[in-house]
Amino acid sequence: MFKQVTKQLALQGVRNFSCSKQNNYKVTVCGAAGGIGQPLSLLLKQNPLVSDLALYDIVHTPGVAADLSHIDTQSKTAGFIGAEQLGDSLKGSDVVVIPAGVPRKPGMTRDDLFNVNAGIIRDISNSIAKNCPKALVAIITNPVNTCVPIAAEILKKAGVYDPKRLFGVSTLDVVRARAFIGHALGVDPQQVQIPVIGGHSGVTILPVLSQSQPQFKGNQDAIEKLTVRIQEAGTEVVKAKAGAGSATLSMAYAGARFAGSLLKGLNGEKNVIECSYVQSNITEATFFSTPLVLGKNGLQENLGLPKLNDYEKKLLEAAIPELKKNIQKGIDFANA
Ligand SMILES: NC(=O)c1ccc[n+]([C@@H]2O[C@H](COP(=O)([O-])OP(=O)(O)OC[C@H]3O[C@@H](n4cnc5c(N)ncnc54)[C@H](O)[C@@H]3O)[C@@H](O)[C@H]2O)c1
Ligand SMILES: O=C(O)C[C@H](O)C(=O)O
Repeated sequence: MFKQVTKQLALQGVRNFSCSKQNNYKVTVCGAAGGIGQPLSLLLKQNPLVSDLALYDIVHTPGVAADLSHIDTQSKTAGFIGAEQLGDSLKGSDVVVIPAGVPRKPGMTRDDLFNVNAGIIRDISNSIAKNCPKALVAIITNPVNTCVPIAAEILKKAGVYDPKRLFGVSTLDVVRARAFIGHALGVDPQQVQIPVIGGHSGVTILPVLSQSQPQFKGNQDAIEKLTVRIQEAGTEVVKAKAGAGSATLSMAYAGARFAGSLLKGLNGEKNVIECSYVQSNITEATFFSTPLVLGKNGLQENLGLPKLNDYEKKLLEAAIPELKKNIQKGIDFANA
């Protein structure tokens, strides 16, 4: 019987169905019609590892999908609209990227988004648990520090939580640090390597400037100014957009880079390293971003805390209580 099935699959061109697939991944974007979702989907449409791009939102996805489907890359694009189509958008997905939810306006903190966005993450997580429990899930929605623990609790309740498969996307903090350091040093930002650890809001964002390669040259005052600029870069964009939302294009770039790294890991590429906010025992905060090696099952190895100088140790001390508070809020919400 087994032989027969193998022969049949071989005839259909399925050469080795017991091995993981290659260059053939389904990615679902939840919130695909939004300010981040559209350019993120555009970038994912150009990723050769993607074979199926599913665009889910509560509005506009048929149009966004029709538009993207005319791009001459191999992936198939399909739009899914409304809660009743969420499950279909997720079925068979290898990677789910979530930028669904409201963005900040000037004067708001990321935590102010909790009341609306927590429920969105809960509902999408419930559907992930039913429809693609093995997918790698990347949460962009703010407050990231709280939304990731919410998703973890929901997946736990459904009995499908795997901490190696759930990620908070903090890539934009790394992208910004590379941009600011590159421009300050007069070098190509693409050549800058810097870990940004902790969480994704204010004091929880901890750029480890002492570990920057090339080295950031500046006195303590310059280091502190750059640290605060990286921590407050999201607010800089919110203010500049003056009520029209928060970072979308740079976030789409960062989200596509992170999703691309997840796909490279799935595809067996070695030494894929990204900082991301995951369940962690590296500090007292049970979710924390550090550099991670990504592999065939998501998080392959947590590389832990980079070496910190005294100033960075103080930043870490300030970040932990805030992170713990943010995490507990998510756990309480999911279990209420
Ligand atoms: N992690 C980061 O670094 C980072 C960076 C920038 C923005 N963000 C966050 O990303 C989120 C989205 O930002 P944006 O600028 O794209 O906002 P946006 O308002 O432009 O788009 C959000 C999209 O989500 C959709 N949506 C709302 N409820 C939904 C639901 N229940 N299911 C599916 N889709 C739903 C909306 O229809 C909209 O298309 C915000 O929470 C923002 O704070 C995070
Ligand atoms: O600042 C925001 O509200 C959006 C995002 O978290 C960012 O860092 O740009």
